[in-house]
Amino acid sequence: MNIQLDHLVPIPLRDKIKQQGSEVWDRAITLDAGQFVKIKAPSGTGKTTLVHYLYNIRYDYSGQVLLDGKAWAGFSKNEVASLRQQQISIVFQDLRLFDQLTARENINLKRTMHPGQPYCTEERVMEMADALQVLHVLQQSAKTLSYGERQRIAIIRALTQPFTWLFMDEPFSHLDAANANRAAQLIAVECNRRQAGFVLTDLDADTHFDYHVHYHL
Ligand SMILES: Nc1ncnc2c1ncn2[C@@H]1O[C@H](COP(=O)(O)OP(=O)(O)OP(=O)(O)O)[C@@H](O)[C@H]1O
Repeated sequence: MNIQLDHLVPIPLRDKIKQQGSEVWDRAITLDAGQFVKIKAPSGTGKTTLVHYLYNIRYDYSGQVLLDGKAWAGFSKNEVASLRQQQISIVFQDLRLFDQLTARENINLKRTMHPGQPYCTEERVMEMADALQVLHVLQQSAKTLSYGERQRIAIIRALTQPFTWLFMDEPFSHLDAANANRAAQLIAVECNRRQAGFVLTDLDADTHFDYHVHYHL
């Protein structure tokens, strides 16, 4: 599935964008299936806004986001839900774990969402948790975890569902270098396994991946 940004402009940032210009806003851009895409921008320039537009949870923009040529607005509610279960996964900047659930239950929400067998085996979840050093917190309620632990659980949760695109909003912001490296390795393995692409936003340059494209927002 390719993703096109057709002259996308956030209404609250319209004047700022007109003054400053951008490689993304108000441009015609196609993100091809399987691409590793980096979006770099300073704080407050719209990274989270862009990710929310891509995931279709915010609509205060002009222009369009199209999936294989069809605008988000053209999909029914059921089709949107199905796209989020089968095609598009996400690591939100604010993570959006459910505090009342354990870390393991948070992961299982996505893993077991689609019909039939869970997409990812229990063993693979344990391997990922082990690799990211969060095995020992799986039974704890999410609200008791540190932000970095929550971030690693959110990454595992996103990687245990099917997807052809993964959106990640500053996913390593609270990870030490070793855990960020291990998380990046897992992300690359899981994307390659699915021949999936990802869009990763960050404040700075990032050397964790061989990106196909870089954009300055
Ligand atoms: N719903 C909204 N209405 C009006 N302005 C908004 C809204 N959401 C965000 N903004 C503004 O848009 C700008 C971009 O916000 P956004 O959160 O997308 O930036 P960001 O690049 O992700 O920042 P950070 O790196 O600090 O997370 C900010 O100036 C913010 O105040």
